Amino acid sequence: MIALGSDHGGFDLKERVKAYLDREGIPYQDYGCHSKESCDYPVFGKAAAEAVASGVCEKGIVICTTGIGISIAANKVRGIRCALCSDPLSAEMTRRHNDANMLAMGAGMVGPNLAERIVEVFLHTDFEGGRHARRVGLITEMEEA
Ligand SMILES: O=C(CO)[C@H](O)[C@H](O)[C@H](O)COP(=O)(O)O
Repeated sequence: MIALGSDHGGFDLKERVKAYLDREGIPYQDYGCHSKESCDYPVFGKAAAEAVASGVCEKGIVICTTGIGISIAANKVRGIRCALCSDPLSAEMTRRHNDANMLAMGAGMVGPNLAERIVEVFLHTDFEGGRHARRVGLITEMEEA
């Protein structure tokens, strides 16, 4: 299950991502927002992130206009490693090296076709482990201090 979240700035792109997930048969839960009415990105970044941190969802995708605010919000939730990506290589590397469990995108930064490719790569790339697991573990320790 993929947790989705956006504010008004990311609403349209989130709908595109949902259409992609539907085509691929990948289940998702949309934690809002549910219209293009102006709203506050921390609310929806937090909701999607908590679904991932609690294990209800395996990964999450959050979208605002820049992707910056909603990624900052998601990363405040313990256990979340949310990577803001504007290209497929970053999406690949953050899965391989950082074991990122959430992807953030900016609807004003990436077009819908590029966003679909970023999502595809993010969802289909595995964590490499090894030395990268040690480094991710050091990040987790910071949360526990
Ligand atoms: O990009 C964002 C936060 O980093 C948000 O999506 C907002 O769109 C941005 O803050 C602008 O807000 P506005 O109310 O849409 O002008």
